[in-house]
Amino acid sequence: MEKVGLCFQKGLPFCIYRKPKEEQITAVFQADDRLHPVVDFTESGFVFAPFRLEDGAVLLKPDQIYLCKHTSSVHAKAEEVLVTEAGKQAHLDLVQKGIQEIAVGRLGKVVLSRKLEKETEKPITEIFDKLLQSYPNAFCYLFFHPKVGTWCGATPETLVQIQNKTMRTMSLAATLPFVQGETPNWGQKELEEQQMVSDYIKERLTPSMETLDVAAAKSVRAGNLWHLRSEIKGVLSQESSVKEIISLLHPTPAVCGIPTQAARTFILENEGYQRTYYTGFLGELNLNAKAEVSLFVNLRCMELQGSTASIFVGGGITQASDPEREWIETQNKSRTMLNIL
Ligand SMILES: C=C(O[C@H]1C=CC=C(C(=O)O)[C@@H]1O)C(=O)O
Repeated sequence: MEKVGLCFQKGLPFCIYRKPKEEQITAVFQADDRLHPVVDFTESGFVFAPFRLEDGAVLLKPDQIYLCKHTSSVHAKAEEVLVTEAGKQAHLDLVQKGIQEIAVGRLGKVVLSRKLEKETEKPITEIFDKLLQSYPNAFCYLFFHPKVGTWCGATPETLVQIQNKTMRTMSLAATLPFVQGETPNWGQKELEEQQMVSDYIKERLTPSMETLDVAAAKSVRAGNLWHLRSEIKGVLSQESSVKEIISLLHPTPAVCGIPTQAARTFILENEGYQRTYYTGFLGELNLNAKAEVSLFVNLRCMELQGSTASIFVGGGITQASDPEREWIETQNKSRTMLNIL
């Protein structure tokens, strides 16, 4: 953490992260502030990619890699944070527009999001420490590059993991608040929303796979929320590349919609702000000796600029969506980062 603080002060890039349910923390440090582009995903390093992949994914080329276990100095307790109603009408209007687009048949599903801001004086190392304490099931990270920015998050979604020819991904969708001692009671809207994502991923990946297996959906906890998740596993066909698999999966229908291109266009034309790295992806690219690819979707995240934290939240809109409930869902999702601040 001392080195992280020092590199941040000196303007030297790094990413420190912990994979879901693991104890080990990895910190990669780049010794200069060069901005390395990702060209074809055969590179080795830590990748940080935006929602609009054509804007360019960045690669940290590690000069030093530290591995350690987390010993915390703070104890995260579940606090009831206040969420403001700012931006409500704009989000309700956006969701309504999305529902109309689905009703006329131009879209099957669209994920619509917004950004909210919160002032904080907390040092980044303390923020990351609390993130680790609070979200053991998530991919927790703190990323810094002086030419890109400072981002951190605790995401529940794997984009893809590839080792040799074995591939794993997931279909993640639907949200309910986590209530201690209660199991989630999924409605038709949520079950259909998640099934659509599973079907779509299966259809996209099948031509590039030798085998592909989509497991039944299960409830998984992500901080103060529940989601529905199906594990997807398979073997890549001989000619499939990492680049091809990434381009088939990103942006997943959990962050964009169905069909992908129409949903993406709707998002870019109507959300009214730039997602930049929110709903992009990040992680290890051929980094360790096993040459694994281990990428996560950038959700439940925020960008830190001076004393301002910009928190990004969205939700999947289907024909059965109710704008008021979708607003509350984004409010609940914002607590993942607000709790940390
Ligand atoms: C787009 C987000 O969540 C996605 C992942 C899980 C469940 C989602 C949902 O229920 O809508 C979203 O698809 C976000 O957290 O900003």
